[in-house]
Amino acid sequence: MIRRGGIGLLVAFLVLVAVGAFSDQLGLSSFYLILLGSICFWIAQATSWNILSGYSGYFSFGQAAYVGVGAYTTAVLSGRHGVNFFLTVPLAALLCGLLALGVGAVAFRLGSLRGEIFALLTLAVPFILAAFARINRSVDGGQGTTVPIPEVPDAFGALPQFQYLLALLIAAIAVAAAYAIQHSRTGSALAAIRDAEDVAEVMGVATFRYKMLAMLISGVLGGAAGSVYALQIGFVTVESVFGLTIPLFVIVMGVLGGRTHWLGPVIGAVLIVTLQDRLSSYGLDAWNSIILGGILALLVAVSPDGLYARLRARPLAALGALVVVSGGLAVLNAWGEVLDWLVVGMLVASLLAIVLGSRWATAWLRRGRPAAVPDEAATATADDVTVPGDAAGDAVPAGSAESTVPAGAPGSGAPGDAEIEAGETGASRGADQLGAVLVECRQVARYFGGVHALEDVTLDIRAGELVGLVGPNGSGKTTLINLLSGAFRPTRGVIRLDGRDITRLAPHKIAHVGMARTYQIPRPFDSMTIRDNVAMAVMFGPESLPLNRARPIAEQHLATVALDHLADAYPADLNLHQRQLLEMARAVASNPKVLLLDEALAGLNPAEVDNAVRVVRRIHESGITIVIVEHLLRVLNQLATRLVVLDRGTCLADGEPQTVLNDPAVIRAYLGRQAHV
Ligand SMILES: Nc1ncnc2c1ncn2[C@@H]1O[C@H](COP(=O)(O)OP(=O)(O)OP(=O)(O)O)[C@@H](O)[C@H]1O
Repeated sequence: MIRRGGIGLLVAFLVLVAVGAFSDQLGLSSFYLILLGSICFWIAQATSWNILSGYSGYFSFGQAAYVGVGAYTTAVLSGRHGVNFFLTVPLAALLCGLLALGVGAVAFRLGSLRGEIFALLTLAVPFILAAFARINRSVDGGQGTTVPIPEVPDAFGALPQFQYLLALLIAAIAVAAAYAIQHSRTGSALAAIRDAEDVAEVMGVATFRYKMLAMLISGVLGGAAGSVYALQIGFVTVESVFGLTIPLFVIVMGVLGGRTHWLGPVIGAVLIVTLQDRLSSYGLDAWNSIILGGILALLVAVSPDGLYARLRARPLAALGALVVVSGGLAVLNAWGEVLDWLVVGMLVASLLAIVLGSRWATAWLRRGRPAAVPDEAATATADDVTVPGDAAGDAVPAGSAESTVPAGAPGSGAPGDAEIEAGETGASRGADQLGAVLVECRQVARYFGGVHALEDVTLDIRAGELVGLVGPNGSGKTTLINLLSGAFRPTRGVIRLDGRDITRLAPHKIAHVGMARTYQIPRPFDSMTIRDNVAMAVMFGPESLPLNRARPIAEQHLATVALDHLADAYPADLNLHQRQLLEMARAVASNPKVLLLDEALAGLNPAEVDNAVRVVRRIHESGITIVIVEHLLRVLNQLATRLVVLDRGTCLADGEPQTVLNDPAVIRAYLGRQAHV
């Protein structure tokens, strides 16, 4: 199904082709064609940059490498070796694609580089290539290379028309690629990588593959546009194609327009190139950098999400401002020309959209209206939904005597405390339902330098168990969860899941074998709705479904944790308890055999703990084996079919909860010691 944006893109492309084809009839001088060609070049470059840096969050300063290699491939091959220009364009794209893959392999495979280290690596690449071009006479030895004018097919008219149409074609391919990626599985994967890469990987997203794909597409598009740029400028020099202004321009365009949407760089490129042209026409070139730098600084401060989001929120106001201001200036005709009026109109429209979208303006416009998320949303509990098979009678009474023991001070939950309630316990419910061994840890050790976080842990977890993992702070619980989910690799030992050795498997492959986890501090994908957070797990789980099929399934999972009424909200709208429930829904949505819950109840109030306990029990009853790290012993006594106690990285006790909690060694090492802190 082609969406509205795709149709708009196609129509815009056809209109712009017609503008080029009938430029004589429209009375467009070659000045306008060159300006449009320049806008197309920057649209292609900014879009190429955005596919990597905007979509995946890997900020690159190396765009000039693609422009330079692309331009020099065409200049050297066609200018010095007489190769047909049309052949040099795909060759330039291929070379830049290979360059991108090389940089990606170094950054993502060898170094796992992120943030400023990745940016520095990408900054180094054009420097090296520029120096190479300068000293290597077979490139141009720093002299510059003339690009011969190819034979222009008759259908394209004169050279300016041909250059413009070629640049338009490359820009259209780039924007269409960005559009297709954003609406595809790859777009969802890249957004997840941008929001929380390790969470995405553990959920089943093959992050390395998607990052390499983004690098490759970015390189190919940047190289093709660089090649056409060589023809546009006619004479290629190191300074013109490897300069620092290229990454600065694409960054400003991406940030100005918005990095998470395919239209963002288009908006940014149109605004910046036309503004720059107007400044030049008034002899204000020297102000270029000051104005660009000022725009970047202002945007980072007031509208880091970019213009697209602001314009989309207030399209009529922005369009109205553009028409009134540009039209007004045209009618008055007291100053400037068409382009001046258009640029002023666009600037006023952008400013208005930014101001109207600001926090102050939003608060002022909403004054007197009720809050967006109704209050009852925050108080919905798992009791509000009916799930087939839900054991209605086993709920922990809300507000019951609660162990308010914070992490690391579980002493008041020692055996015999009032908090350990009588009645059905996890052990009594689960003992007769155990299946085959699902998780096997054999002499697993993990060292961090001199710290022996885990030492020779041997552990079996059977299907149907709900294992409570306890131990003092620093005893190695989270490290064990990290090893089981693949976030870390053991220093020694073997881990098997469902009979398969997962010791050295990538986390996303472990997820596909059947392991899911939550995080002590919830880590949702902030740019996605609650529904899409869960849908991601369905999409990239073992079944690998498209987004439109994953969404209804995600809603079912949200219903089981009573968050379905918040499906359209964003993680920032949720309180801690709801975020924890979202973590659980997301983990369950990946259809795991084993679910690892890392302190999923930490920081909750008593009523929330009770609600979370019901959800965990329900998940367990649905047939998922659970390992839960928890400090609240009352909760573990109710939930767990078995307790494993870690102490200083080794397994101190393992067995039925009551027995373990009454074990003198456990009381001495864990409960007793901490009870007297
Ligand atoms: N990435 C790391 N780098 C260095 N040391 C680490 C790392 N992760 C854990 N450790 C160390 O390993 C030991 C075990 O830590 P771990 O977080 O697994 O304990 P824990 O039982 O989960 O503690 P808590 O209850 O406080 O969460 C600690 O000494 C910790 O400092």
